[in-house]
Amino acid sequence: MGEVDPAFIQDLEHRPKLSIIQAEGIPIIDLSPISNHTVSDPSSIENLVKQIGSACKEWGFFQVTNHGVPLTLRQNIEKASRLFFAQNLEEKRKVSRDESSPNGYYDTEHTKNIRDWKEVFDFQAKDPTFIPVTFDEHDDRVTHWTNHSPQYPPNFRDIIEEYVQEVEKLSFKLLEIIALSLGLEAKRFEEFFIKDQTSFIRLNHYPPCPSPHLALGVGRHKDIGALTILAQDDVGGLEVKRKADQEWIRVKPTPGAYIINVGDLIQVWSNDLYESVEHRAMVNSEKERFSIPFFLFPAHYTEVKPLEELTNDQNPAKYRPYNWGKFLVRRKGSNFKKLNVENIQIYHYKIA
Ligand SMILES: O=C(O)CCC(=O)C(=O)O
Ligand SMILES: [Fe+2]
Repeated sequence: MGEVDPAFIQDLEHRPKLSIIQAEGIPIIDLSPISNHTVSDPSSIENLVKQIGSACKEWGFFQVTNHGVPLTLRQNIEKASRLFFAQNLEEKRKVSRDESSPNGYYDTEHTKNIRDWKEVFDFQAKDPTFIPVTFDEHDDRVTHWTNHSPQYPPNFRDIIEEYVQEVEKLSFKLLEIIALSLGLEAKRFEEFFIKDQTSFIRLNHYPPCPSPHLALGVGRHKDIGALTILAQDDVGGLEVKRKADQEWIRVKPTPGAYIINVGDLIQVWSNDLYESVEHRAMVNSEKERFSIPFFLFPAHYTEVKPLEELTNDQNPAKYRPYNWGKFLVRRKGSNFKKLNVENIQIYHYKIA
């Protein structure tokens, strides 16, 4: 990636500050009451529901410990990711993303039309993943996306699949707690994911950057899905916009923990009770950084709209319904290259 190409340079107001505010505030929540199957004390679950509910409301972000994802699986995928990205570009480009399937390797992602200082490898949780051919609402053709299987490191695919199974389980447990915290039935969200989910996992590699004050590893954005389950390494760089004062706050790495954030879908389903919060990733001039987000996405045919249980005459739906698959296809297309228009966002469906 060499010197900083102007394509990477953020507008002045979005450039990162190198002096950092480290977050004390982002809650760290102990999930042992749900990871441990023998727990039968309802008050510990109740307490957990409260903690997660407040974190979703106040931060949109939290970290979890004792989450039940085996450490060895995480170590395996982290190691495989390092080995994969350490290869030369020619090898990595053998499993490049292309227009027919947005999975695999690429290093030209743009966030808000500025290039990100990173390279990624994307992998669908379900192979094949069913998805509309185009975002045209009158086009009802469906296609599928498949995964690339790099030759190196050995067993890459198995390592990713094993890990995905476990983070997926964690994400469903968290969705249940979030449902309870909204006063819904625990399994309220299950129907959107049970068949044909479009979730994917991303391996992020942020190489050292000669101008960390000008560029970002990932520019400011909100995650579009239901939940994101992020493993970050010990370098640090994730910043979250604190709801209380709109300051960018660094999320200090906690060994073995996951960072969880609610995405746009929870915002719409909850009719804005929980908001999807802006975040970004800084880079630094000395150290490379790795992170692994798992994005929990529903089936493509999901019609996204505020839940009936959370709306009424006094509190009407704040969003018009939208089709998840169309939204996703449109978004993927716009992240792939620099466009002159803003990409699709949930507020485009907001009822004024
Ligand atoms: O690498 C990180 O810490 C954040 C990555 C992220 O926000 C994303 O990939 O959506
Ligand atoms: Fe994100």
